[in-house]
Amino acid sequence: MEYAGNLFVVAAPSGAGKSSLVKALLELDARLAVSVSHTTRAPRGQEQHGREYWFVDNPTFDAMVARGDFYEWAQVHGNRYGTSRQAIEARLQAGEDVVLEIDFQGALQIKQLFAQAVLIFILPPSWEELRQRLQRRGEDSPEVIEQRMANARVEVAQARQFDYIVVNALFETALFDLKTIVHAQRLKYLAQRRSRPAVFGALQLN
Ligand SMILES: Nc1nc2c(ncn2[C@@H]2O[C@H](COP(=O)(O)OP(=O)(O)O)[C@@H](O)[C@H]2O)c(=O)[nH]1
Ligand SMILES: Nc1ncnc2c1ncn2[C@@H]1O[C@H](COP(=O)(O)OP(=O)(O)O)[C@@H](O)[C@H]1O
Repeated sequence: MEYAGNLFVVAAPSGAGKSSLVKALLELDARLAVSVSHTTRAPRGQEQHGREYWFVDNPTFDAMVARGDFYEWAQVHGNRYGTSRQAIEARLQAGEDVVLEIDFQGALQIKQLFAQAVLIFILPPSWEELRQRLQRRGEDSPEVIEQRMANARVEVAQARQFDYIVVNALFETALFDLKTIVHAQRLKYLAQRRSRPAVFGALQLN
């Protein structure tokens, strides 16, 4: 499928820093919007329906799958998550850029549908640092952390299928790398369409 907007897909093992990095990227770049996924998992703490996720029950998710409402969906850590057509179609058609924060299975499905999608994988600098970040975040029990560490081995093995790998050692450096990838993609896109010049900066020569 071809759309006017740029589609960025960010995946990472749990605890690598994906949510923090994408949140910071969105604050810096008003032209990016994140897609809100559907999930069957229960909301945590401050999470709100329609903000972090659309929280739905299993029958609702089943019905959406049967209707073909999802571009992709996957089972992750025991729950189902999916990107609905509604979540991204209108923005992309309008030429706006969208970020998907999804797991590697979903990312690879999206690449099949949108060949121009830019796939970015966030890696932690080491296994030990990944475990420490999961512990410091304080959201998960020791058993859940060990499960996520085991899943991380499987997830990291998929990184070579992505367009870019960003190692999140120093947060500000990784954020800069993400900004560079977004910028490079916009330049590439504009260069391909070259019917008019690409303008950088706010032009005030009226
Ligand atoms: N395939 C797919 N994965 C998703 C989607 N939304 C979220 N995920 C992934 O599901 C995993 C679990 O997310 P979450 O429950 O928020 O917990 P987290 O791992 O602590 O961030 C993460 O890897 C998310 O990127 C989606 O729409 N599709
Ligand atoms: N570069 C970094 N250095 C140290 N801690 C980080 C870094 N990036 C993220 N963190 C912290 O690691 C934890 C996991 O980050 P989070 O964004 O929730 O990960 P994910 O969305 O990938 O599961 C959070 O407590 C976050 O503040």
